[in-house]
Amino acid sequence: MAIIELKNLWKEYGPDVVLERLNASVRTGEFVTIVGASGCGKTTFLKMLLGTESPTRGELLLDGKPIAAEPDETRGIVFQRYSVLPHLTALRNVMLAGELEASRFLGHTFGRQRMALQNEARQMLEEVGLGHALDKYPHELSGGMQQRLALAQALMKKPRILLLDEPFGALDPGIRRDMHKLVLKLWREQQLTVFMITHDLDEGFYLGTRLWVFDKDRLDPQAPNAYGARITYDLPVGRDEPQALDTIADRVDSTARVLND
Ligand SMILES: Nc1ncnc2c1ncn2[C@@H]1O[C@H](COP(=O)(O)OP(=O)(O)OP(=O)(O)O)[C@@H](O)[C@H]1O
Repeated sequence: MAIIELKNLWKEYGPDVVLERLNASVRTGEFVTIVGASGCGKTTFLKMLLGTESPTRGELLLDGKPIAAEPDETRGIVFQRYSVLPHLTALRNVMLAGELEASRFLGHTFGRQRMALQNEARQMLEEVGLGHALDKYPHELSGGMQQRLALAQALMKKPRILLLDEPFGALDPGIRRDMHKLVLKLWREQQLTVFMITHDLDEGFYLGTRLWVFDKDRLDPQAPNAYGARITYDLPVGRDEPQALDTIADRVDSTARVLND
C-alpha cells in the first residue's frame, strides 16, 4: 500500500502558483530524490509533507489520510544547516528531540524515563558515528558531524518518513561520500521512506530508488510564477543512466535561467 499519495496537489501563494497538478504514489521504503531549478517549489513540497504548509488544492495523503497540519513523530527532517541548537551538547540536542515527544503531557521527563531517553540518545549518536562526541557543542563539530547530529535528532522520534532538504549541500566531496554511506545504512536499517532534495543530479541518481524532477512544463518568461512546477520526470534510478542525466540537466538549467533572471 502507498504510504504517501499526491492527488492533483497544488500550492499557491496569492497569485503565484508554486506547484500544480502533482500526482504520484510512493510505497513504504522508497528513496525519492528530488531535483529541480532553484525556486521551483521543492522545499515547499517537503514542508507540505512535514505539515508546516498545507496544499491549496488537491490532497496529500499519509496512509490514505490527509497529512496533519502540524509536524508529528511520523516525519523527521534535516535541513542544509542550523537544525541543531547551539547551546546544547550533542547528547542534549538528541535527548531534546525525544523529550519533546515523551513529555507532551507532563512538560518534563524524570528519573527512569530520563535515563532511558539518555541511553536511547547515546545509541542513536553511536549509530551515526558520533559516539565519541556526546559532550561536544555544535560549534565544536565539523559540518559533516553537525549533519550527523541533525540526522540523529531527526531519527530519535522514530519517524517512518525522513525528509532531507539538501542535507549535504555544504559539505566537501569526501565528507559527502561518508554521509551517503551513512544515510543508505540508516535507510536500510530503519526501513525508512526517504524524500531528499538535492542540487546534485549525480547524487540524486546514486542515492535514490526513484528520481523526481520538479519543473515547469508551461513557462511564461514574462510571468514566471503564472504556472507552477510539476513532476516532469519520475524515474526508477540507482544505476548509471548518463543520457537521461544529461537531458534532465539541460531542462533544469533552462528553467533556472528563466526563474532566476
Ligand atoms: N511563505 C511563502 N510566501 C510566499 N511565497 C513563498 C513562501 N515560501 C516559498 N515561497 C515561494 O515559493 C517558491 C518556491 O520556493 P521553494 O523554497 O519551495 O523553492 P525550492 O525549489 O526549494 O528552491 P531552492 O532550491 O532554491 O531551495 C519561491 O518562488 C518562493 O519565493
